[in-house]
Amino acid sequence: MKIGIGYDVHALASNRKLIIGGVQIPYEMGLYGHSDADVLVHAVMDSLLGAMGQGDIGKMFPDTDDKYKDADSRELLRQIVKYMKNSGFKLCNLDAVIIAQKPKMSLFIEEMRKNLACDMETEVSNINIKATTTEKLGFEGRGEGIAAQAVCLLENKEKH
Ligand SMILES: Nc1ccn([C@@H]2O[C@H](COP(=O)(O)O)[C@@H](O)[C@H]2O)c(=O)n1
Ligand SMILES: C[C@@]1(CO)OP(=O)(O)OP(=O)(O)OC[C@H]1O
Repeated sequence: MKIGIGYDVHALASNRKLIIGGVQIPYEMGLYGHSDADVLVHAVMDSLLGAMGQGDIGKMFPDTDDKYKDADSRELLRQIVKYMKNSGFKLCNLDAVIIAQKPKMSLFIEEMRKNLACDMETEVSNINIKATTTEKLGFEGRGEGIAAQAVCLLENKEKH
């Protein structure tokens, strides 16, 4: 078994879409980044790479590469899942938290779980996603950005 942790932050900006867990959330601002800035999917990818001892997404998908400009983060996740399967790893479960003062995430959590389960080729019951405010404290609380954390457990199919 291998455990991995992922953490990511993106700034909120005008004239950007707010895409979290592959869901486009109606809001007056969106997340700024080189890709679609899907902070949750980025944290999930980093947790998978961490569990496999493969560094992080910046190493695998550099933000200096035009290939990833406005990239769909779910497509990047599917590439990591393909690598994971080819390396003999299978996801046991994933737990994640979105840290955002606004907007309310609860209406969109089930769709996010389905998106991640589909991309990670696992059951929805293996994916848990939570959301919390920071009670108006810090950069998330001031509405300057949104953060996400993820922890995953991988099973190595060859070694039990
Ligand atoms: N952006 C958010 C933040 C929180 N929630 C939900 O509200 C609950 C209470 O949040 P607290 O920060 O006050 O603990 C939380 O458990 C989430 O269910 C949300 O949907 N979107
Ligand atoms: C995903 C990548 C690549 O487009 O760009 P960003 O959207 O800026 O995201 P970040 O979380 O900074 O991480 C890695 C990047 O290489």
